[in-house]
Amino acid sequence: MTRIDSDSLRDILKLYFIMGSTNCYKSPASVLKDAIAGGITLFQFREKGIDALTGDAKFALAEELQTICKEHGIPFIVNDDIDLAISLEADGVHIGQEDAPVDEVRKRIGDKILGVSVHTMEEALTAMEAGADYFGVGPIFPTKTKEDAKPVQGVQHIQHFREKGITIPMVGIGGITMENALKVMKAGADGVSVITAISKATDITKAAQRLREQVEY
Ligand SMILES: Nc1nc(C(F)(F)F)ncc1COP(=O)(O)OP(=O)(O)O
Ligand SMILES: [Mg+2]
Repeated sequence: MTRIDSDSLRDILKLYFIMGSTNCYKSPASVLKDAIAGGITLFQFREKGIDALTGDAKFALAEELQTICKEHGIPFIVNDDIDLAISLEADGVHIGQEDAPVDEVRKRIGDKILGVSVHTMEEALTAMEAGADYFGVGPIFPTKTKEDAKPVQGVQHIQHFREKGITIPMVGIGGITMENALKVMKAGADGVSVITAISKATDITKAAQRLREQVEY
């Protein structure tokens, strides 16, 4: 297996749904199915927060959601938990600056997709050097989902990375909705990643559809 090429990655990063049990009013499985029906292109299993599942329950939910992704041809990414990703043979992982070092994770996951959260040019250059396939850049707008989020940065970092000739696939993250998604794309992102705007929507499928329309501008 070889590493995914950037153009293919740009296609799947367009509408990147991130979710765990704490982000849902309904069952995570039904939320994911509705989001897939609405046109998400990538899924990240992110089981975090005070009521997050752990151990066997977390593994069972991850397996259930991975099966749904497989049935619909949606790549399945695991946030933070490299061991879980490897045991499930997930399509990739996403790590932040406080997680395991990029080069170490790259060695452990081989050619699987490796996403890294970056907030500065220095973090971006280091992550590229160490084998990242895409960047998560944010928080673009205020977010309630991530308690320990860094200061809101708007689209300036995405614009700055592009102005400096950084071409790696990039998604914006943080407070993105159908009202502001287009601004993120026009700043140079290849896609948007979304939790609440989809997971807690009254009509999940419609919410995903509207976001997908915005990113296909
Ligand atoms: N989970 C994420 N996914 C993305 C993605 F690019 F995939 F949209 N970007 C950024 C993050 C945030 O990652 P991290 O900084 O480790 O915090 P947490 O583990 O709490 O999510
Ligand atoms: Mg993390």
